[in-house]
Amino acid sequence: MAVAVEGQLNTHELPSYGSRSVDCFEKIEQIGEGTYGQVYMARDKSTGEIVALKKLRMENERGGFPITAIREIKILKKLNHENIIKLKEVVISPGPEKDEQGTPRNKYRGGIYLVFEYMDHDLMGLSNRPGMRFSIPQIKCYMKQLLTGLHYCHIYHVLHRDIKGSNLLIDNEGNLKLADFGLARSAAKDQNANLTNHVITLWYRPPELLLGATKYGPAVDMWSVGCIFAELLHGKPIFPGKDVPEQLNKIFELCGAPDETNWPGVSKIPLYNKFKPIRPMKRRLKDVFRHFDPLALELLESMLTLDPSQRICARDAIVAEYLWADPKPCDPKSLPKYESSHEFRAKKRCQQRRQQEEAAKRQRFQLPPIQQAGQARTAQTRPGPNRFMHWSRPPVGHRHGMPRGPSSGPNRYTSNQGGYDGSGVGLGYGSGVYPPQGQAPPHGLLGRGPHGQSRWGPPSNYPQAGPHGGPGTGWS
Ligand SMILES: Nc1ncnc2c1ncn2[C@@H]1O[C@H](COP(=O)(O)OP(=O)(O)OP(=O)(O)O)[C@@H](O)[C@H]1O
Repeated sequence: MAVAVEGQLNTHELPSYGSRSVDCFEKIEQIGEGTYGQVYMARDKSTGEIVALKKLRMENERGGFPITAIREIKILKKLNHENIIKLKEVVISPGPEKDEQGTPRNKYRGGIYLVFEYMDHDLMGLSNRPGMRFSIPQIKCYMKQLLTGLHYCHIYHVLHRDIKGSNLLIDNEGNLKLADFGLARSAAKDQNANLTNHVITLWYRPPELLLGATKYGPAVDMWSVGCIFAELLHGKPIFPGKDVPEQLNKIFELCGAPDETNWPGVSKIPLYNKFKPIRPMKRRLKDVFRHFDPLALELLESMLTLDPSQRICARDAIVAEYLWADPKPCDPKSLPKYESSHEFRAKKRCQQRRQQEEAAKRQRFQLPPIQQAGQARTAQTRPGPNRFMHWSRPPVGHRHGMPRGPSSGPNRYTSNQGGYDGSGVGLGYGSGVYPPQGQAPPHGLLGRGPHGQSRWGPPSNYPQAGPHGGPGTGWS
């Protein structure tokens, strides 16, 4: 079966979608726990290849295959880029066709697993490693890969809608890949459709969605990229709100209050009047991050622009001077190899530390041991080795709320005070993946647009069709 050239869309059916059983794989260990299921490291029994198996949650599915999974599979099947996780196949473990009363059951009830290439880390887990510091060349290297993968999505009209550290997977070759397309949306068909604004984890959600816009485009992902960029430089999340009003307030405190001057049309967004600040608030980004490299600050300013129609797009961000200036981004292959680290493990480590501290405290004050909250609650849910996840899972809908576990706390990155450490200077960038500054990247990387046009045109921001930062036509 022909598979499209890297950087172009897969338009052919791929083999093995649902034709093999999960028994073809041997589970090694759990590496992730998300809203929609568990993720395992596993080995393909026939080839020995190590893969990641994402088990989809089927508890709420009565009538068949979950719609979110259909979306994720459809989108991932099409995308074919080195900075996007590869969906290798879908496997099933069929459940009984009838229940005890003889009533026919959803035949997928036994389980559906997405089989992905295995990645050693996610950005969240990696940054949570004790003593971890990212150098500036490393940050630039990750940022370029993130932007390149996202640009590929956007030219094919795919909005990711959940960019955050735990969805950026990294392997020991230094490659970064965008993962978790469970909330992604292909906007190719009707670019003026109303879309849900209950997407993107709260800390990374842009102001237009928080204010209730339902027409939006790729600029929503670019806001999240800006949050990640600032977090990498600053050493901790920059907008750790606990609910929508607080989230908006944190954004306004740093980026200023939106009004018709800096964001034409903002007053027509549904929740603007409800949430508009009552006191004047100035943009303070330059002040707060004055210790950043001026070029980094310039790029950050363009990503964290309130008005989505003026926010920088992925294509323009890739050629931003900061990402090409000294110290140059390092070659992914030159990055150190770390022992595998996923957010799930980081969370476990943090929980174990807390338990140890608690036990030590109790011993010191000679208090009787307490029953762990998790033990009590998991007994009612699912006993077994995965108990930890159950009580640590955030309340329903967390996906649209704060990141999970220890990652939600401050100081996830053990960076220096000022955000920069300046190490790694002069590592250079020798892989040849990215073009020299100012030049177009090879088409093999970014390829051509859906209509064959070059994806490397003159810099421009997103056109704005709707009053709320809508994508308009041809936002690729
Ligand atoms: N291909 C992979 N290789 C290695 N680890 C992976 C892979 N895919 C996912 N993971 C791990 O599992 C975690 C959860 O995966 P994923 O985000 O796809 O699930 P989800 O249910 O959609 O999660 P969430 O609710 O956080 O959005 C990731 O953060 C990552 O640590």
